[in-house]
Amino acid sequence: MTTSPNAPAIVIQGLTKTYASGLQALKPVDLTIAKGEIFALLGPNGAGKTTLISIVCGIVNPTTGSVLADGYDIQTQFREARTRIGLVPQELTTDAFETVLATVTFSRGLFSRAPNPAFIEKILRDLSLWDKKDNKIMTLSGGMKRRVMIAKALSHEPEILFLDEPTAGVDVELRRDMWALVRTLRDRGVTIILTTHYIEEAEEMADRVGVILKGELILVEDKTTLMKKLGRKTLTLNLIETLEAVPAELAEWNPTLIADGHELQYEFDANAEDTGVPSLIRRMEALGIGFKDLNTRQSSLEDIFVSLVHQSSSQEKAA
Ligand SMILES: Nc1ncnc2c1ncn2[C@@H]1O[C@H](COP(=O)(O)OP(=O)(O)OP(=O)(O)O)[C@@H](O)[C@H]1O
Repeated sequence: MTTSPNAPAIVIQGLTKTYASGLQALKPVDLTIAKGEIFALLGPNGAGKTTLISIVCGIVNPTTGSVLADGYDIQTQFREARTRIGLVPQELTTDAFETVLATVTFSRGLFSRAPNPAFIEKILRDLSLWDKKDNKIMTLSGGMKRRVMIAKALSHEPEILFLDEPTAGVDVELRRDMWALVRTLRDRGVTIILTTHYIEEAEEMADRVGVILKGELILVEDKTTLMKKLGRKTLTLNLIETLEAVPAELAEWNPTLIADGHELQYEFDANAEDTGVPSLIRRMEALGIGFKDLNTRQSSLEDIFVSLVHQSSSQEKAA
């Protein structure tokens, strides 16, 4: 397939969507996704993730704005743009009475790609579906059906793959398989954009993370930078003797007792000049509260996400 070597995978400019009901599902969104990136779009239910993906994939028309996929305009150059995109939708939409092989082969044909049985076999093998190739879709488990959806999306060799909630409701094993698969695809140069509710998924896989709330892309950041910049740390002290309550003398650090009083936890801003850690330890020594061990842990993306959602709703209340 001819590609534009210098074009980013996706360029979204001034994209908005107001549904016929009057609901504004997307406020102006600008976003550029580089080739070969794994981009995770995080947001609570109804934030606008599916709307955004559906516009980029040409399923929903935008109200204003433009989208380029590999340099091709999704509205004025639909075929060129759409051929470059594979979409694994949230809902399982596939013909229950067809076999796996027929369904996936048919999907490739929809994009006017020449038949390539060897390629289809490879996809099915990669997804552990080859031994199910003659099974009717309706006889497969939910997890297997989801794999079929991925195989369909990959059948026309897209360079950009959208995964809308790829692991919603799947078991841990399948989730890990999916992650491995996504990494393999990335290693082959496929750009991957996934939406997810699972912060763990973004943390595990994404190069960059975007957070969307009420139709607004409030943050786009390199994952590691985001975690460093916004991350707080938690200090855990493993006490020699259990405490029944946090001593009043430690109140200014506002620590919490966990593990039946065996551990004391203190949360601090890792970037602050004065983290409060040395003074807390000195105070504990002065009080004769000994500890056997200690560790600090970077806050997870989940902690960051929760605090962003919280900030946004308190700003709204204040406005
Ligand atoms: N066809 C439609 N007509 C009217 N409103 C719609 C339509 N599709 C979605 N919406 C509304 O637009 C908003 C954004 O929905 P969207 O499905 O994009 O969110 P989401 O972030 O993907 O949510 P979820 O995580 O639940 O899938 C929601 O308020 C939804 O009810």
